[in-house]
Amino acid sequence: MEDVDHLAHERSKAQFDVEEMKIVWAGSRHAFEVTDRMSRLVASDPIFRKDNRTLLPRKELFKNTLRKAAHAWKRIIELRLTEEEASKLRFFADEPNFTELHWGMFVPFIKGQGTDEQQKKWLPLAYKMQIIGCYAQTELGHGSNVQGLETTATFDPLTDEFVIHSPTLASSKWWPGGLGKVSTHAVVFARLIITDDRDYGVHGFIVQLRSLDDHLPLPGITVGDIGNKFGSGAYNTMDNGLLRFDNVRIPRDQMLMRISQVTREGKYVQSNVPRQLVYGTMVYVRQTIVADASCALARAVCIATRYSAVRRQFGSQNGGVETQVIDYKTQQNRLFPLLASAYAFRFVGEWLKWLYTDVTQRLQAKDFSTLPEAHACTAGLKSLTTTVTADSIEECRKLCGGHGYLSCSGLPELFAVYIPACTYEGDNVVLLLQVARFLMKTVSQLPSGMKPVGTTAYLGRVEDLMQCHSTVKKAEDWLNPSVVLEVFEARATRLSVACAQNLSKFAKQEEGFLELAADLVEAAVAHCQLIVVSKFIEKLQEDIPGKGVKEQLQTLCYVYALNLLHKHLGDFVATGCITPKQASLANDQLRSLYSQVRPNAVALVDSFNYTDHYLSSILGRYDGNVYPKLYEEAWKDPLNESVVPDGYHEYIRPLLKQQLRNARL
Ligand SMILES: CCCCCCCC/C=C\CCC/C=C/C(=O)SCCNC(=O)CCNC(=O)[C@H](O)C(C)(C)COP(=O)(O)OP(=O)(O)OC[C@H]1O[C@@H](n2cnc3c(N)ncnc32)[C@H](O)[C@@H]1OP(=O)(O)O
Ligand SMILES: Cc1cc2nc3c(=O)[nH]c(=O)nc-3n(C[C@H](O)[C@H](O)[C@H](O)COP(=O)(O)OP(=O)(O)OC[C@H]3O[C@@H](n4cnc5c(N)ncnc54)[C@H](O)[C@@H]3O)c2cc1C
Repeated sequence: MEDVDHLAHERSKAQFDVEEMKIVWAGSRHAFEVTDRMSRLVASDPIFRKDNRTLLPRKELFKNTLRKAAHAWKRIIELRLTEEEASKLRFFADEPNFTELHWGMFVPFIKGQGTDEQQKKWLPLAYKMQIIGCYAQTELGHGSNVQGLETTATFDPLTDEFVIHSPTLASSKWWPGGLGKVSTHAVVFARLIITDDRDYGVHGFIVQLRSLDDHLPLPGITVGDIGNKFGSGAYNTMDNGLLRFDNVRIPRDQMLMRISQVTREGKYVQSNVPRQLVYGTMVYVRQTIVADASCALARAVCIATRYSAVRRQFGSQNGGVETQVIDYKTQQNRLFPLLASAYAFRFVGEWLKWLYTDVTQRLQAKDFSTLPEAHACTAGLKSLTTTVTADSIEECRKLCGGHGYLSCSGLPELFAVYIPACTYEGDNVVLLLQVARFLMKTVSQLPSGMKPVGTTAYLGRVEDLMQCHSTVKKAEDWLNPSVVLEVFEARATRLSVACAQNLSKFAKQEEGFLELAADLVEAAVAHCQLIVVSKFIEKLQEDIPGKGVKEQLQTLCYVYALNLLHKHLGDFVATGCITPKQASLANDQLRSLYSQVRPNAVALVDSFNYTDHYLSSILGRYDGNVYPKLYEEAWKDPLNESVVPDGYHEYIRPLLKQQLRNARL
């Protein structure tokens, strides 16, 4: 009972309107209403229970996932849910499965790359789930290097077909989610070869893999699951698959032909659009991964914050209560920047969604000018937010001490499910190198008078930013958005310019890129952190209703920025943007901001509006009733079904008897 009181007391200390903050977090009143309704719907449905997930063997786990996915689909149809509601329902069902790839990559790929006729043919089937699709790009031998893929699609003019073939073991498709056991169809990336034996590079094709009658693989197709992955439960609910083609024939019109076409005569026709549009689905998914990062980070932070308020260690005097661990400055210094990052990623995710919608509209009007920026922003922010989120989930586990290591804390499985986000949809380092390439191109065009726009507009003020020195004289001077922005812009500019100067010393730019890759990655990170800081500051320019809500967000924005400054002090001081004295003032200010966050911490994580079902964590329970529930949970473990364990007679008893005999000797 005592623990329950702790959180009620915490909630009573909040200095802002939590209900209004929930709406800010959700993005709008409508989004809040849908999210809230769908999360409760899932939480109240026993089929979506997930407390036994980590204990099930793979086959049972997978069958259970199929059952949940089928049940989710049944509810979506019965309740006539909108696309938005359906996607929220799947999100809160919280179990990676084939439907993510079907709705998240297969359908968007057809929408983005299919002609009107192709969309008319395939989309209705996909929308009704009469076919199930996946995204088969990566191969055993190549993932990052998409241009290096080996699967071939050779045009046969005699039959008006493509022959899909896996010429080597390394060309086997490897990893696609949903492929292993479920998908009937796949978008397959293969090198297009036309009669003249010319290789036109990688293109997307729709290939049927399994019979729609008995689910058996079609002739020429070898398909299966790639095996168990990291952690128990976790991502093993997904059937990541392998796939080989032995001269499989598909009709010509199953090449997705919006961007380029092969005619009946075998002529290759490239529409007047950049060939990189074939990578468009990856840009779309990277943008959704940024939005997901804030959710996963918020989930871990919610657990760690509530538990830190419940947990007490040391500090009792005269038999009084001990100190809540959340009151230790070290705990605050580790936890509150993560809380601030969750909010920061939420807002940059909202902005990225806007950017993606904007570039999509422009592409429809044949304006390709913002495509490189959209690619750089989605790649860079995907990399930054997933790296921080993965590291932060582990930090939250440590913040919960020993109990964080228990499965029922929810953190081990969250970690295991989340960490592949640093790899899928582009390895995070490979993606940062793309950002660096974009930055180097922008810097190299400055002398010709080219004015950078969008997120690189600050580089247009390169001369000022190379010279400026921060004016901060006292700690409170850091509480000024333009002061903060200026130092982040100056640091990003100076790191990029230094890289560009070093690159110019190489005779061949590609050689320089390889040699300077580590510095280029640091410049890319600085640029991406600047984007996050600036979008948080922009968010604060909006009219944000609700008592104290804006003030809390302001505090979190400064925590986010000043903590980054502290962590990357080397960059800021070495590039001369700030002095060591100013750095120390920033740290003083940060400490004082932690004191402002402290009374609001529990309410700030309540604002995520997560149900106990979604959190699936005894440590993060809303009521804070941690110890009785931990005690109860321990007894549910299969090992505790019998008092004496299986194996006692074979292995423990003989051992004990042996020792007894030895002792007597
Ligand atoms: C229950 C909780 C679960 C939570 C999870 C929820 C989320 C669920 C979502 C997904 C589940 C996982 C699904 C995973 C799917 C996958 O992983 S699919 C496979 C993804 N693969 C990759 O991302 C491969 C990475 N590699 C690449 O993207 C590229 O090849 C590259 C490395 C970026 C480029 O290599 P390269 O230099 O060889 O590139 P080229 O093809 O020669 O092109 C060069 C120029 O093009 C520009 N470019 C590159 N990519 C793009 C793009 N996408 N858009 C626009 N422009 C692009 C590049 O900058 C070069 O431009 P330049 O010539 O001007 O310099
Ligand atoms: C859980 C999961 C789900 C997936 N789902 C799908 C799916 O549905 N469909 C699909 O097609 N694929 C899928 N993938 C594959 C995924 O997209 C690739 O694994 C990813 O793009 C990374 O490529 P890779 O495996 O080739 O890594 P590699 O490129 O081999 O990376 C290995 C190491 O080399 C480094 N490296 C590589 N290139 C460079 C370079 N140029 N410079 C510096 N360092 C470099 C990387 O940083 C990394 O440290 C999935 C992967 C996972 C883990």
